[in-house]
Amino acid sequence: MSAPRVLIATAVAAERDAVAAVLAGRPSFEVRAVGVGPAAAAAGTAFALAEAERSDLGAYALVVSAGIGGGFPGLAPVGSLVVAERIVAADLGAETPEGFASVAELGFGAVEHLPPAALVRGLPGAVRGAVLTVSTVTGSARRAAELRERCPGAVAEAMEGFGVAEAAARWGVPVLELRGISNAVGPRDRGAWRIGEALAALGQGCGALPAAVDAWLTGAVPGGERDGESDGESDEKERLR
Ligand SMILES: O=C(O)c1cccc(C(=O)CC[C@H]2O[C@@H](n3cnc4c(=O)[nH]cnc43)[C@H](O)[C@@H]2O)c1
Repeated sequence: MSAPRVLIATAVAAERDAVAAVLAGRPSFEVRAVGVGPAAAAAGTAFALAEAERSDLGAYALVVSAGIGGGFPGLAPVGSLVVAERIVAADLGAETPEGFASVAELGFGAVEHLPPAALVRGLPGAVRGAVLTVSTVTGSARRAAELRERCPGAVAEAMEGFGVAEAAARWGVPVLELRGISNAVGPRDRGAWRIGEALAALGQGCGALPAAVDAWLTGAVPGGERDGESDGESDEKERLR
């Protein structure tokens, strides 16, 4: 039986190349640069999923949003790897006299996707928490504090995760988000971004993916537990085996 296919969606070519380098020789892990921001990420991921549907190679078992990101100070330092327990659209909503209201609160859909808990736990050494998807890179302490308050549990922000997750959800494919941290979320200081360190952390995380995915699909998570896995997750894995 062929290995389960995994689609890894990065924003830009530098991220794609860093990920592809550590997955060389693993043809079932396919890395594509789909563009910066949630809309490009959703469109590019949907295109790849539609192509897979028409091909003889079979459906993807997992879609991964992978790239660099900003870490909230004290939670995800520069050079660390973050894995999303929740993928949250942090600025999708409306300003109201009472403050920000998400589209979920307004009754227009969901603002969060949940990666499989067992797979998240299978990447030891990564910081775990909510990863926010924003359309504008945070550039002030005020905005960083606002996001922290709006999204409890947030450890990092980036611009693509929710777009990738929306596309994956339409195809019923589980999603994961991995971020190598290049900068602190807060006052804009472009000179302080450490993209090389972030790409190295991202590469390390993606290098651990084949074993983690295998353990997740076979139920052999660290400690041998299967707790925290919803019935929906088990059904989804069964379908993909
Ligand atoms: O501000 C600039 O001068 C600048 C120059 C080159 C690239 C950028 C980006 O904003 C890249 C966005 C790209 O990287 C991810 N990313 C990295 N850090 C963050 C962050 O703190 N907040 C949001 N996104 C971040 C993001 O996913 C994009 O793919 C800026």
